[in-house]
Amino acid sequence: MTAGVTIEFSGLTKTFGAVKAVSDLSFTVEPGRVTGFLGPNGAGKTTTLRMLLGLVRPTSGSATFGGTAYRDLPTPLATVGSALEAASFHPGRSAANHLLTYTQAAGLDRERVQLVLHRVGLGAYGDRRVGGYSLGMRQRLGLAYALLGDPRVLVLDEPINGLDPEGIKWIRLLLRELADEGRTVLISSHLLSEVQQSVDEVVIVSHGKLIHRGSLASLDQSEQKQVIVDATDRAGLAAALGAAGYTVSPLRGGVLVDNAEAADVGRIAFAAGIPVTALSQKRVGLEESFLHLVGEEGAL
Ligand SMILES: Nc1ncnc2c1ncn2[C@@H]1O[C@H](COP(=O)(O)OP(=O)(O)OP(=O)(O)O)[C@@H](O)[C@H]1O
Repeated sequence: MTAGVTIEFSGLTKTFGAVKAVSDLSFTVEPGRVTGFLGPNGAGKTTTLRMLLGLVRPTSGSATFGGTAYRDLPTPLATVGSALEAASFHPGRSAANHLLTYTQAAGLDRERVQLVLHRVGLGAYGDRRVGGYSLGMRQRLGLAYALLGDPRVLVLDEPINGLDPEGIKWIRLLLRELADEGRTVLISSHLLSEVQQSVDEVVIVSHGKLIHRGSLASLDQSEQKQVIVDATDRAGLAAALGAAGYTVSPLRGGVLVDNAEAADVGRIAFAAGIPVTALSQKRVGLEESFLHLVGEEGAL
């Protein structure tokens, strides 16, 4: 087992001129779990991760590994492995050669190179020039670099981006293994659907602010039922449902009724003498809950 470290964000804020990229973020990321750091493009995820890794100075607040800022870590590579945007590797050099350079610079055992190449599935490709690598292979190499120091914490920015379905399955298993080994795993994504099967916990940000923090299950509002119903007399139908105490909103092809059962909606329409032309039960899925939270319902 590898003892993970809790990542602690406290009042973290960053302004660029008039833009408040990150606004008073406070939350913790626990060891032994895969945590998804989610939000639409421009929500402030990359800026937050860059502050955590000491690449951007916060305007106020702090981001630490168990209370220690990145720049104060005695052995940074052994504590935190990170892969921010698709890392730039020299196209003419081999993957093994790149990793060896970092290994030597950090005073790590050179055997780590082959070990991490195997762990990310590049064991047979280590001697090839990185210039010939696909985007997915470059993502794997970024991950190999992150794993070099056998770190207790992994911070990965959009690690699933660019992977094919087989690669997605592979990284899902790897992230799970890393968390099961006791490590703290934080991955960012702008799509819940992309990481939904990989994460245990979610932290959702929008416009730099914390919107939701909890287990993946906490996003599940499937117990919240909606009904889609339609009638030739749509206005009359909406009025009858409103009078019965339901919240209704217009859709392009009918009326959406919140917290309702199809049978009850049908009964109300019948009692009002309005024949329905469509009636279906709808459950609010994870992705819809996510888009609702970040205010992007229009994106559906
Ligand atoms: N160096 C900078 N100078 C000025 N504004 C910046 C800078 N870096 C980020 N921003 C702004 O801060 C906000 C948050 O950007 P950030 O890249 O952190 O978001 P993000 O959630 O990571 O989005 P993406 O997934 O698109 O990278 C955006 O409005 C962005 O334009």
